[in-house]
Parts: sequence; C-alpha cells; structure tokens
Amino acid sequence: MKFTVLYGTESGNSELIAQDLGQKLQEEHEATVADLQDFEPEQFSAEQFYIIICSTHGEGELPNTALPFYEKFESFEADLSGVNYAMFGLGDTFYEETYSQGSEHIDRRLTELGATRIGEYGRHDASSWDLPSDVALEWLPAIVEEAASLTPAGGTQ
Ligand SMILES: Cc1cc2nc3c(=O)[nH]c(=O)nc-3n(C[C@H](O)[C@H](O)[C@H](O)COP(=O)(O)O)c2cc1C
Repeated sequence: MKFTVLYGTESGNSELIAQDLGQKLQEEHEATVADLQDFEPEQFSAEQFYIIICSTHGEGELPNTALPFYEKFESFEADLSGVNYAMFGLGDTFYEETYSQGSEHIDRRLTELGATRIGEYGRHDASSWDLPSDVALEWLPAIVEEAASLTPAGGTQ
C-alpha cells in the first residue's frame, strides 16, 4: 500500500502531524508527505491511499496552504470512485459553531466526486491538553489496517 499524506496548515500544527505520520508510515510502507499547496486535484489516483491532515481558520474556513488547492478542487470535475482516503481535522472547540470545519470542505468535495473515506474521522482539539501528533499517531494504526484490507493482494502492494 502506498500512502500520500497531504496537509493544509497556517501555523504549522498540521504539517508537524503530517511529518510524524509520514515517518511512522515509512517504517513499513511507501509514504510521501506533501503540502496541499503543492498538490493538484488531477494527481488523485486509486493507486495511493490518501491521509489528509487539515486545520481550520477564519470562521470554519480552510488554512492558507489549502486555499489554492481547494479553489481548483471546487470546480474540478472527475470520477474519483476508487480513490480512498482518511481525514484528520484540526480545530479548537473554543470556536463552538465552526469547530474543525476546515477539513470538512475537502471531505465533502471528495465524497461528491465519488471518493471513499475510510475509518474514523480523526480530530484534534487545540483546547485539549493532548499533543496533536500523539492523537494522530494513536488514530493511525486502525486507518492503516483498514487501508491494507482494501488491497486485493492482501496488503502486499
Ligand atoms: C485566527 C484563527 C482562527 C481559527 N478559527 C477556527 C475555527 O473557526 N474553528 C476551529 O475549529 N478552529 C479554529 N482555529 C484553531 C486552529 O484550527 C487550531 O489552532 C489548529 O491547531 C491550527 O492548526 P495549523 O497550525 O495546522 O493551522 C483558529 C485559529 C486561529 C489562529
């Protein structure tokens, strides 16, 4: 299974998580890490399993490095059925109404285009005492297990 970890960030938390998850994945898998600002919607491929880490800024909006990607992705048209992904959103329950909504914009569009979200929707709350990477590293193994079970050859890719 090949993993691509994509992140959208404004103050670096999502990037840190993405680097830590990438490093963990690389112990046993092929994995690359990329900023969403360096990723094009046309690059989505059924050959990869995507782990998307994205925070929330403004009022439930996307962070800076996800904006150029999302602008294109909103009007991007393609059949993404066959593309599987997992989502990890960052936010702060201090912003009650818009808690963790940044990543949900991307999640919604992926679903509209036919991609499939796998596993539990991961979340980190900046008002908690938990370190973002600790929460994400705890969330990761169940995602990897589900991703591996998607591989027809029994996870040997
Ligand atoms: C100006 C500002 C606006 C924010 N707006 C929201 C919001 O609307 N909803 C939310 O859940 N979190 C919001 N947050 C919290 C961030 O999503 C949270 O701190 C996150 O860990 C930042 O991750 P990043 O460093 O990857 O951008 C906001 C933070 C800042 C500084």
